Amino acid sequence: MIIKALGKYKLLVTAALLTMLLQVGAALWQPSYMKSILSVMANMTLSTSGKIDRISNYGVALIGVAIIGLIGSILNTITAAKIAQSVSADLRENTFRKIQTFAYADIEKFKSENLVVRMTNDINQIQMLLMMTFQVLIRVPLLFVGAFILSIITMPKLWWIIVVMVVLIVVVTGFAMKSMGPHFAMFQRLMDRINGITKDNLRGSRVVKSFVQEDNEAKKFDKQSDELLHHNLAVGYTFSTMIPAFTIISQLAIFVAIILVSTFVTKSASYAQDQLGGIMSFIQYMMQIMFAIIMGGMMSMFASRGFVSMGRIKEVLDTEVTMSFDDVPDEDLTGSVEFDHVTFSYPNDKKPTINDVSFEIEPGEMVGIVGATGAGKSTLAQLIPRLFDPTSGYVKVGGQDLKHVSKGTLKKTISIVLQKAILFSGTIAGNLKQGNPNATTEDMNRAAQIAQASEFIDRLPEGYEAPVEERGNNFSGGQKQRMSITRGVIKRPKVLILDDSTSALDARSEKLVQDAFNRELKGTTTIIIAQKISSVVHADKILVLDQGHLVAQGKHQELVENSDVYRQIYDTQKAKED
Ligand SMILES: Nc1ncnc2c1ncn2[C@@H]1O[C@H](COP(=O)(O)OP(=O)(O)OP(=O)(O)O)[C@@H](O)[C@H]1O
Repeated sequence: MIIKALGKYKLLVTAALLTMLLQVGAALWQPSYMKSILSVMANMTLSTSGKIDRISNYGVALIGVAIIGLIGSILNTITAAKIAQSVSADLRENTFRKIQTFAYADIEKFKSENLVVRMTNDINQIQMLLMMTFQVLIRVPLLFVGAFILSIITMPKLWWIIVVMVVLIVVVTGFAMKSMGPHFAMFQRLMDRINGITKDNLRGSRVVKSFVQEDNEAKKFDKQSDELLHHNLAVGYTFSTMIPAFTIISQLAIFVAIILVSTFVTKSASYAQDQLGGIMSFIQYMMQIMFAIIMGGMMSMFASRGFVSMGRIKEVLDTEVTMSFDDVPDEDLTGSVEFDHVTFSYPNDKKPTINDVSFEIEPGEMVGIVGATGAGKSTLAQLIPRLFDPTSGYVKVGGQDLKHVSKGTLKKTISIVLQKAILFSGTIAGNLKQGNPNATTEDMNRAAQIAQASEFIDRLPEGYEAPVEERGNNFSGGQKQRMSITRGVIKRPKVLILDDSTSALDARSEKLVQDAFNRELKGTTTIIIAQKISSVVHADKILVLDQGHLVAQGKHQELVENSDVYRQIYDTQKAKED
C-alpha cells in the first residue's frame, strides 16, 4: 500500500535518499579529519607554523564537511516532510473516497466512531512513520555499517571492543524494548478509548448536563487517562534506566580503548603519532555505532505503531463493498413499491428483524406503517432506498428489482426523510441541495413551503444562505425536521418515505405539512411511518407490523374491525387523547 503510494513521488523519494546519503557520508567523514588534526599535533618532525598551516587546512575541510552534512540534513528534513505529508494526504483522501463507496451495512460493520479514528489518528501515525523512515530508519543501518567498518579500519587491534560494546548495547536495548513493547501496544488502544469518551461526552453534552453526569464522566475519563499515565510512566522509567546503562557501556569502552592505546603508544614514538589521532576518530565511530543501535531500537518501537495503523487503513481500503449497483442506464420508474417475501437480518443478528413480509403499493398511494416500538418499521423503510439489501426476497420499485437498477435511478426515484434529522455544517441551501444539486431558489421555495420550513427560513436575514452549524446545532428539533423534509421533497421523488419525521412538530405544523403533502404531492407515493395512528388515519393503506411480521394491512376502519394489534394501539392512543 505504502510502496504504491510512494510511487507517485519517485523524485522526492530519490532526493530524500540522496540527501540522507550526504548526511551519513558527512558524519562518517568527519572523524577522519579529527584523526588527521591530532596526528599533525602529535607529529614531532613538523615546525609549529607548519603544524598550524596543516591544522587550519584540515579545520576548514572539517567545517566544510560539517556544512555539507548540515545542508544534507536540512534538505532531507524538507523532502521527508513533503513525502510524509503528501502520501498521508493521498491516503486520507483515498480512505475517505473508499468510505463513500461503502454500503450503510459496511459502515455499521466498522462503526462510524472507529472510522473517524482511522481517518485521523491512524493516518497521523502513518505520516509520522514515513517521516521517521526517510529521516532516521534508513539512515540507522547505513550509519551503523559505515561506522563499524571505519572504526575497525581505524583501529584494527581494538575490533573486539566494538563487538563487545555492540553486543552489550543490543542486549540492553532488547531488554528495554521487551519491557516497553506491551506499554506501546496499549497506547493506541487507550487513545481510541480516550477519543471515544471525549467525543461521546462533547456530542452528548446536553444529556450530560441535564442528568448531572459531569462527575461520572470525569471519573470514566480519569480511569482511562490514569491507565495511559501508568503506561507512559513505565516507558519513562525504562528510558531513564537505559540512558545511564548506555553511558556506562560507552564510557567503559572508551576507557578500555584509551588504556590499550596508551600501552601501544609507549612501545614506539612513531606509532604514537598515528594512534593518538586514531583513538579520537575511533571514539567518534563508537559513539555513532551506539547512536545507530539506540535510535534503531527506539524508532522500530515507534514504527510498530505506524505499522499497526497501516494495517487498519489497509483493512478499510481492501474492504469489499457489500452492495454493488448494476451498470445500466438510468430509467424513469413509476412509484409502485412491492415487497415480495422479504426477510432481513442485521449483520451479526441471528433473528430476522423483518420476517417474510409481502405487500404492494400502487403509484401515488399514501401508505402508513404502524407498529409498536422496535416492530421493525424503520428497518422496513430503509430497505426501499436500498440502505440495506434483504437477506432473502425482493424489493421492487416501478416493477424492477432494486438490485438491478442503477444508482442514478434509485437516487432520483426514492427519497427518505430519516427519523433523526441530520444536517451538515454549511448553509441551509447547501443542505437542501443534497436532495437536488441543481435545485433553483424556486425549487427550494416550493419544497420549503410544503415542509412548512419557509416560515422560519424567510425570517432569517441570510435566508437560504444562513449558516448551519455542525449537526444543525443552531436550529431547534422541529426546524431541523422541517429542513430535512424540505431536502426530501426538493427533488420531486416518485416515492417519498417519511420515517416518523414530523415527531418534533407541533400539532398545527404537522397538520399543515400533511395538507401540503395532499395538495402538492398528488402523484407521489408517500410512505409514512407514524407513532400516532391519527397521522395516518386517512391513508389509502396502513401496514401493521408486529415483531418484524406484517400482521395486517388495509384502511383504518377495516383494521379497527379486523386487526387486534392495530385496535390495541388505536385504543391505547385514543384513551390517552381522551
Ligand atoms: N443498525 C442496527 N443494527 C442492529 N440491530 C438494529 C439496528 N437498527 C435497529 N435494530 C434492531 O431492529 C429492531 C427494529 O428496529 P426499528 O428501528 O426498525 O424499529 P421501529 O419499529 O422503527 O422502532 P421505533 O418505533 O422505536 O423507531 C430493534 O430490535 C432494533 O434493536
